[in-house]
Amino acid sequence: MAPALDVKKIAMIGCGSMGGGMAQLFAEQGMSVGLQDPSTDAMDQLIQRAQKDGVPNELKRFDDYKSLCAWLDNPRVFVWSLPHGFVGDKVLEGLMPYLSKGDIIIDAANEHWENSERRMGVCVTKGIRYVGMGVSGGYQAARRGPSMCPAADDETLDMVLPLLEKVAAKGSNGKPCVGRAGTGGAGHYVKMIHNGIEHGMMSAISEAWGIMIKGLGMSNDEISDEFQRWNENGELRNTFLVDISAKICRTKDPKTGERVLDTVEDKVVQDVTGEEGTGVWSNTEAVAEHIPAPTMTVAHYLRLASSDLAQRRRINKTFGGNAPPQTLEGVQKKEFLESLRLATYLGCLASYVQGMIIIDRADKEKHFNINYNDVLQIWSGGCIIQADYISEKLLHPIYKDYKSKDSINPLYETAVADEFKRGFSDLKKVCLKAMEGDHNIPALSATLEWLKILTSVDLPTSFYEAQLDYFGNHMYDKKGDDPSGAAVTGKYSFEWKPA
Ligand SMILES: NC(=O)C1=CN([C@@H]2O[C@H](COP(=O)(O)OP(=O)(O)OC[C@H]3O[C@@H](n4cnc5c(N)ncnc54)[C@H](OP(=O)(O)O)[C@@H]3O)[C@@H](O)[C@H]2O)C=CC1
Ligand SMILES: O=C(CO)[C@H](O)[C@H](O)COP(=O)(O)O
Repeated sequence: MAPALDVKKIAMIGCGSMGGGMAQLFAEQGMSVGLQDPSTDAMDQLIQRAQKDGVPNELKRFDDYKSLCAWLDNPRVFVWSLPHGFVGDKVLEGLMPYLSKGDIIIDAANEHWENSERRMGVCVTKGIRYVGMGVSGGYQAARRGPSMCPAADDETLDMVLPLLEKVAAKGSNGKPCVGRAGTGGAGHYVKMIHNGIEHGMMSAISEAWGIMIKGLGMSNDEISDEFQRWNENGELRNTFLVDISAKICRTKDPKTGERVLDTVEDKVVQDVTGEEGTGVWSNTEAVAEHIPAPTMTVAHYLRLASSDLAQRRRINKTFGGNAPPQTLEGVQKKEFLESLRLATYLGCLASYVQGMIIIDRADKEKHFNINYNDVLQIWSGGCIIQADYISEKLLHPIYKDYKSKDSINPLYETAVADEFKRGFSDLKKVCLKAMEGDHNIPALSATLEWLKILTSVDLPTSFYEAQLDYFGNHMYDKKGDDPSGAAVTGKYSFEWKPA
């Protein structure tokens, strides 16, 4: 094992919400932190904030790479917290003339995994170690302990992990939420899928909120209590997004006394502004890897459709209005809320399972050497998709004895199948009632369809396949003639109509 890094100085490049918090964390762990950001104000404010917080070590502003690199000891360690894409490339280009063999870059952006592999390639030729590392937990966690998902060669990880462990969140087992995600672009890949899962979970929970507020006529205080109950016990216990949902429902602006949620417009825009890429990328990856991941995909479509309020207004007008969500008729509230809790849980579980299947396929194709135990440990605290029951009770036992050549599909596991079987009728009941009342349930209904499709051995796609053969001579398999069931082109064609 390569010796752990023992550095007294570290550089933070990009001092926004995330970088600012992490810079203070490193400074609390005995390091002086050199700051670099285009905004001198951002750096000065960060230095003042650290002084106010009593951060014991120095945060020092640098206005150019040359002086920053001269100040750092060897090997130099840089943590990047930058917007994805072009910015990282420019920073690497700017730093390169001042770097030496053995220097380390930890790219903590939500970067595309291919960019991270490309930069790794550039760095390796100069003997520079590049770690592609997804970070999760938002700005609060960046300040108090994020969940971090680094990938690199073993030697580089041996060196950086002890440093990262010092600042990482702790899971409920007390261990740091950081580990060896894999090699190459695995760190950013896994973080990208983390965000895809996050989208599915957020949509399922938001849909449940919509049903409670408009379908059951509950107040936000009541909904807050309900989310809190979900977060305390059962399958959604200690689920970060459920926990913050309880808080969001209740929070009032101390200045105006207004409930903040009441003032929030129904537009999710960051996927269309390009501010974040992970939502688009994770869905693109799902399709490219031929993995049906409809819970996360429709969650993304809901975001996209929501983002353009001007378009929705215009279409609404063209259509002469729409049927707004109505009160759910004939439901027994307590019993229905229990079904809603289970339906939401299945939406979250489906998001996880779909994400794990994509990672598994990518791992085999892109040779990421994913370490699933470490990935689940990374997700066990400090991150947005933290969900104790799903990760600890269901997934950890499945991946515990994982060997690198194994391919694991959680849907082949009885423990996971039992969960979906147990909640299926509740999910169906919620979807039926919500549909009847014109509620928006993309992630919940997509989860239901996904389950129905993947558990079926008699789909209407025999008709679909016949259509394809009719017009395109695309071939089909005959019933009972394909014992393997593998996804390969069929052996038969029929001349449905001569040309
Ligand atoms: N916010 C969150 O909840 C999370 C964000 N992330 C990821 O972390 C990264 C940072 O996010 P976040 O902190 O929210 O974003 P911010 O926009 O708050 O921070 C990014 C910082 O990088 C600075 N920057 C831009 N160009 C350069 C450059 N050439 N050199 C140095 N600094 C530069 C920006 O300066 P300026 O504003 O002046 O352009 C800004 O201060 C992103 O990749 C994001 O996707 C990951 C997990 C959670
Ligand atoms: O990476 C994150 C959390 O994990 C960031 O909070 C990110 O900004 C969330 O954006 P999106 O919901 O579009 O992925």
